[in-house]
Amino acid sequence: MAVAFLRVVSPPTDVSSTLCFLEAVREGTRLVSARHEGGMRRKKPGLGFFSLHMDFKYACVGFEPENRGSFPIRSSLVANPAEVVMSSEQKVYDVVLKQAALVKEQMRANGRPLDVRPDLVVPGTTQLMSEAYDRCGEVCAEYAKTFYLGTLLMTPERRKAIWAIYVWCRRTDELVDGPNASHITPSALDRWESRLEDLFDGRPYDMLDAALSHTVAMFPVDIQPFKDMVEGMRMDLWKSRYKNFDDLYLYCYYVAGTVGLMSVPVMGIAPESRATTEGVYNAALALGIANQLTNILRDVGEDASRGRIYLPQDELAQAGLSDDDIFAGKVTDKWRNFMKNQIKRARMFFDQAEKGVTELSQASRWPVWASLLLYRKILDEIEANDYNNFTKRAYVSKAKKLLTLPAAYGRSFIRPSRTSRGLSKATT
Ligand SMILES: CC(C)=CCC/C(C)=C/CC/C(C)=C/CC/C(C)=C/COP(=O)(O)OP(=O)(O)O
Repeated sequence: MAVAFLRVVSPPTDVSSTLCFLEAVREGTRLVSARHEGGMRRKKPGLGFFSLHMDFKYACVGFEPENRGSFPIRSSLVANPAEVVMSSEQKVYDVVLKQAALVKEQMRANGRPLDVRPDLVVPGTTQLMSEAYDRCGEVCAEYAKTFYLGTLLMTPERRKAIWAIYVWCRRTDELVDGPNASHITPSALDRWESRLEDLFDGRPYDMLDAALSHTVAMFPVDIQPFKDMVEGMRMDLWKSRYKNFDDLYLYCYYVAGTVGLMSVPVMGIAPESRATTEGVYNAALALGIANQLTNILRDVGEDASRGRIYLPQDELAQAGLSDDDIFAGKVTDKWRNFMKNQIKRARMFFDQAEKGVTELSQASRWPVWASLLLYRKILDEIEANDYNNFTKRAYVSKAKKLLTLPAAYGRSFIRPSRTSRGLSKATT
């Protein structure tokens, strides 16, 4: 069951004490349960927080004053939707639903399963485009060798499109992580975003943008995850602490979950799959989150040396750890226990992702299995290093990588399940 936090703005000053009430609706169902998170009986107007254990999406918030004479019961303040603060998971799930709906719409419009639109190759541009894609392939081969090898099994159109997406993500990441990162300002990111809008409108700025511009015209790829990735880079410019997992989850969605959402429309869902489109998108999102959490756990020491701690502050405190412990970089039992829980959570996201890989079109499964298995192994290596991720970088040896490839290849033949293990198509 999801937990949502609602921000509630209390009513005008003439009410001395206010009792908040909640009514939550999901397709006609009323609130399941609501719990006060503190501060809800307020003497002064201001903010309060409700924590809701819910299986519904929207909630109305209102106030019931103790002083009934001066404030009409349950009528005066129904929260403006803008006042309702959803959990990151819910916000991101809304994006997933939107992406899935877009793909379904395209499939209906095309009258065929999700696939390429070869009709969109503009005459006379074939040679230039082919050079642009080749360049994207070279970049992908240089920076993500294993993944690149996997993409070679895909159909040529899909492979090239994945390279173009990869290159755009890499360039975006380099803005804040690359050699010129110290000069990057929010307005530079704004310019990068308007360039993105231009390429989605068919006006690419350079050769590599041209490849992505072509890709987004060929496949039902939406701009939202791309914009969200730029948002993640903006966040990285000012934020170096994450108060809880919800906060960190949003960051992981921005910088990595988005990649999953960008990739599915290109990779394609197997025609025989019984999974819902949103189920597959959700699994793709989970893979991005799992990868990013793994990346964070591997790089704790490196990030700390840049003054950054991508770990939930509340969980650190619960484990009896502070920022200073991270900067000191000592592996203690407290740290080991904390890490065990973080690793467990990352593995849960990998497990969720696994359910979706099988639903992808057959040729797309191998590279995804390979990257999933390899990235998950980094968690094993952190354990093997006795949780010393301060001074030791966990990495998967060449030999282990080589052993993983045939295993991934073998898994790519697992057919979409008839019941789809939690990802099944709605029967309506
Ligand atoms: C599971 C389903 C249904 C589909 C797959 C959808 C995909 C392709 C998801 C992958 C998402 C992904 C690759 C996210 C990027 C995550 C990440 C942390 C990348 C790290 O990149 P680098 O910083 O280059 O990594 P290294 O530091 O390890 O080199």
